[in-house]
Amino acid sequence: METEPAVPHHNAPAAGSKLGVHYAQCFGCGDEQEAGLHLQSTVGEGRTVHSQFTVTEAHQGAPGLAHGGLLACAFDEALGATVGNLLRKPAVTGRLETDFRRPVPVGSILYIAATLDGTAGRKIYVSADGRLDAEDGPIAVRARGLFVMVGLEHFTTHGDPEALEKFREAARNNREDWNINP
Ligand SMILES: CCCCCCCC/C=C\CCCCCCCC(=O)SCCNC(=O)CCNC(=O)[C@H](O)C(C)(C)COP(=O)(O)OP(=O)(O)OC[C@H]1O[C@@H](n2cnc3c(N)ncnc32)[C@H](O)[C@@H]1OP(=O)(O)O
Repeated sequence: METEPAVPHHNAPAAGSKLGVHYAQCFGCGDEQEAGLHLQSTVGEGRTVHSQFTVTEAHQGAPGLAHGGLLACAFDEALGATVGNLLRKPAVTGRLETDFRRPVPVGSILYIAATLDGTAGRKIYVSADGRLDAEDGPIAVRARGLFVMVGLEHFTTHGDPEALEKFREAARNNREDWNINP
């Protein structure tokens, strides 16, 4: 697959910036979503975003171990936050692959480092490693994703018609420089 390097948007937050909640009711990061994953993300060097996911009893599959589908969800969020915040273009997950390499116990913190690998037209390729309990801990999960850029009408046509307004409100509160012109 021929790809071009993904170039971060000129208004993308700088390395070290903590990323806010992109939508309060998002299952991945929202602070009004009590049952959600509450991922917290920070921009890293280059084209990376670092996210932390604390695995709780609410996330179990087997007793004492994280459910694989929830781990995939955490990676969807971490990869999506990387695409959205670094490229600042609306995009949705087209494909998500996950390799579960080690069990992830309740109480662990998964350190997810996600990278923009390249773009090809509307397609954005991203990948991530999730390490157990430390930035340099053993890799427990690896993921690769394909996100597809969409127009804002994707959300107004298929989703909550008020979603765009809610998103704009969050953007006003968190990131005044997010420039959306539908
Ligand atoms: C309110 C405004 C907010 C705006 C900004 C927000 C930023 C916030 C910042 C940060 C946080 C983000 C955190 C979120 C994280 C979670 C994200 C999710 O979970 S998203 C939900 C799950 N995903 C879906 O619901 C998609 C459902 N699918 C679709 O809607 C369509 O299938 C879509 C848009 C993906 C593609 O449809 P087409 O008709 O537009 O385009 P076609 O031609 O089919 O695909 C374009 C290219 O992509 C390839 N493609 C598409 N799907 C593929 C797949 N599964 N595998 C491989 N290739 C695929 C195609 O082969 C084509 O490639 P060729 O251009 O021909 O080379």
